[in-house]
Amino acid sequence: MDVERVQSIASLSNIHHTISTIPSEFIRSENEQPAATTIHGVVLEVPVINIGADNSDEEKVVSMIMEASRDWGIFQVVNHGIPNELISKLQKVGKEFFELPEEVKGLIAKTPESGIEGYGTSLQKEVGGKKGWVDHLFHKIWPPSAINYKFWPKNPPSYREVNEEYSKKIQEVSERLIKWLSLGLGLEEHEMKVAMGGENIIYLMKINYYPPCPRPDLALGVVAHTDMSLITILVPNEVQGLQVFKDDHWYDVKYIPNALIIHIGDQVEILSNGKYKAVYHRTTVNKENTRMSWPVFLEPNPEFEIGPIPKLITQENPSKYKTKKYKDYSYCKLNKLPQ
Ligand SMILES: O=C(O)CCC(=O)C(=O)O
Ligand SMILES: [Fe+2]
Repeated sequence: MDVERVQSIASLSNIHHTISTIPSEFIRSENEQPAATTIHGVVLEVPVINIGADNSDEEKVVSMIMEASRDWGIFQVVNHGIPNELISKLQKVGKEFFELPEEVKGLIAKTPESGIEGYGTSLQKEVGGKKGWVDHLFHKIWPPSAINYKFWPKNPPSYREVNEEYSKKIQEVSERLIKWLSLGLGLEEHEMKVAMGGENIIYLMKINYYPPCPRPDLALGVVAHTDMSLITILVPNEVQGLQVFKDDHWYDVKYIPNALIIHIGDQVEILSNGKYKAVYHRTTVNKENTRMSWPVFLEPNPEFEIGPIPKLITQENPSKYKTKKYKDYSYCKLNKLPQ
């Protein structure tokens, strides 16, 4: 199947110097256009939390994570234990993959049968027929039994080794975050993980590739959304672009070099019965530079049921969400059906 990649559209517009135009399906409606809807000149400083061994005050970490998850749905962690060199390597091999010729990348392209995994471009246009200025690659990285290596790039050759190392480190960080999210709700440290499906949590790597865009004032990368995941752990490259909706406005998020950006996803909002909030976010694109990002989505097994943790349902705080299988939740979300 031949699919037009945003990367090809972007390189064509560079060659022909059609600098001021982009295909109409990328032009957002006025109430979405970043130039018209972003608060300019302010960079939002989302909470930054030191989770390093040098920070021995665990109670403080728990309360900072609880407050950030309740009031923001997004925070950054520093001293997280993933070496900076490993993050650089992850970024390098991902960038090298996207710089390969289209026919090489096409070897691991998504097909209608392959589900979410593979190299692709959002085929499904959004409501109103609009498209995001972004290509992507999805592949599972954990647990080993869920991995389909056929969707992992073979080139560059070190891609697999780097991603396997990163997946181990991401799990270590996740285990700690999930424990703290649990304690922040007044639960025992293991209760949140059990409610997420324990050892059956699936880790899904996504690489977003946003090529330079002649009209970043009119286009969006990823349209406004909350992540369907439990939580998302993201590293961007150095190009600005992640925006968060806060107090009724869109703001750029200030990056801390080598921090991990944590999003609360829909499933943790549900598990917490609404105490933690999934963050509403979107991405903008850049005229000169290619932006990239590497979110890892932690997801329940498709057959696993997610609903508010029973202990968090009280007379004052009755259940706010239905309990349903994750596959049913994701079906409704992707097809824009009521939950
Ligand atoms: O590129 C980013 O910073 C965020 C991307 C994102 O929100 C997503 O892929 O769900
Ligand atoms: Fe997202």
